[in-house]
Amino acid sequence: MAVPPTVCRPVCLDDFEAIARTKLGQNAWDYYATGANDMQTLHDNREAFSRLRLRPRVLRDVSTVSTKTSLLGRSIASPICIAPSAMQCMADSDGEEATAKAAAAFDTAMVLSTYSTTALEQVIHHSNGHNPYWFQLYLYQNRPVSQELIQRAERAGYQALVLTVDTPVIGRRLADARNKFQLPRPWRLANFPKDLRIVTASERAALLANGITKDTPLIDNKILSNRADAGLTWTECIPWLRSVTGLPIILKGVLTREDAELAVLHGCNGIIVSNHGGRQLDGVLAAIDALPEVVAAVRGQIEVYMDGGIRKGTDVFKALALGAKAVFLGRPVLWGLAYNGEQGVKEMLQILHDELELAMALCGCATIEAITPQYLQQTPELKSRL
Ligand SMILES: Cc1cc2nc3c(=O)[nH]c(=O)nc-3n(C[C@H](O)[C@H](O)[C@H](O)COP(=O)(O)O)c2cc1C
Ligand SMILES: CCCCC(=O)C(=O)O
Repeated sequence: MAVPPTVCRPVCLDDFEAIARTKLGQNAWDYYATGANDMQTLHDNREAFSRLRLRPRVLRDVSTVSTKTSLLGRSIASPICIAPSAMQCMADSDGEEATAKAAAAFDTAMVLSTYSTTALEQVIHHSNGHNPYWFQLYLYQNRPVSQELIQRAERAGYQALVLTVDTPVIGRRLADARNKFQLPRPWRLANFPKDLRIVTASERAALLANGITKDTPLIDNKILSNRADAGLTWTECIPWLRSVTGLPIILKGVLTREDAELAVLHGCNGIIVSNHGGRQLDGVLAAIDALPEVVAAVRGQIEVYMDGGIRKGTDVFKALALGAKAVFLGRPVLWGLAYNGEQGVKEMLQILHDELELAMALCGCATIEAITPQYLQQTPELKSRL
C-alpha cells in the first residue's frame, strides 16, 4: 500500500489512498477511511475479491473492447459509477461539484448523498446533459422535510432515488467517536437549512434541552440518527415514497435473498448490494459474497448493482461476472478528490477504466454483455453461492 515519497503520480487506486493519507487531517481521514467496530467487514470487502479466481478464454478477437452499458435504460460509457459519500468538501474544496464534473467527463453515473456539502441543485448543474445523476435518500420522521428534499431532487433533474436501507441508526465508528468527529467549518450539510429546522419544533426543543445544538459533534451526538427514521418498514415506507414521487426507487444496502425478493414484491426498480463500505454492521458478509444470492433472487426482474471494496479492474470484472449490472465506488472518489480535486477523480476513474478494459481483453471479453459467471473459477464456495 505504501507509495514511496518520490512517487507523486498514482498508477493504481491504492496509490490514491496512500497519497490521500498524507493530505488529509486525522478527523477527515478517519471519517472517510475507517469502518464500524473492528472493521472486519471493511477488510472482508476487499479480501473476498482476492478469493475469486478468473478463468480466461483465449483466441477471441479483443482488438476492440467496449465498456459501454446502461443503467435503467440510460446508456453510460462504463459500468464504473460513483456511490454516494457524504461531506466531500473535506477532501477538496470543490467537493461534490468536482466529483460531478468528473462523472460527466466520463459519461458515467453519480449518486449524490443527502449529506452532501454542496446543494443538490448546484451539483447536477455539471451534468453533460446525458449522464445519470441519482439522489441518495435518508428518510426522516419529519416526512415533510423528506418530501421537500425529494421534490427538490425531482425538480433539479435527478432521475432516480436511492433509498439507503442499512442505516436505521448510524454504525459505531470508533475513530469518529474518539475524534468527536465534526464537519469542520465552513462546510455544512448543504441540502438543509443552517439551523435545526429539519426536526419539528418540539423535537428541536427536546434536542436543545439535552444540550444538543448545531455546534455539537455530528456523529457522536446522535443528531443525525435522531433525525433519521429508524421506524421504516416495507409496508409503510415504499408505498409512501411511491405516493410522493414518480422516480424509480433503488434500494441501497440489501444483502439477503429475502430482502431482494421483498424489494421486487414492493415494486422497487433496482438494488445496490452493499454493506455501506463496512461502516454499519461489522461482521456482515462481504458485499461481493452477498451478490450472487441477490442476483438469483431477483431473477432478472430488476437491475442489481454492488459496491464495497472495488479497487481494481479485475474486481469490476468479477462483480459483473456475478451478475452486477454496474459497480459503485465510495472511498476511491474521496482519495481522488484529496489527491487533486476534479482532475484527481478523473485520473482515478481513467485508471480503473483502463484496468477493466485490460481485464476484459485478457479474459477474452470484447463487450460487457460477454462477461458471465463462466469467467470465474467454480470453487465449492462460489458454487454454494450461485
Ligand atoms: C466517507 C463515506 C461517506 C459515506 N456516506 C454515505 C451516504 O451519505 N449515504 C450512503 O448511502 N452511503 C454512504 N457511504 C457508503 C458508500 O455509498 C458505499 O456504500 C461504500 O463506500 C462502498 O465501499 P467502498 O468505499 O469500499 O467503495 C459513505 C461511505 C464513505 C466512505
Ligand atoms: C452521518 C452518517 C451519514 C453519512 C454516511 O452514510 C456515512 O458516513 O457512512
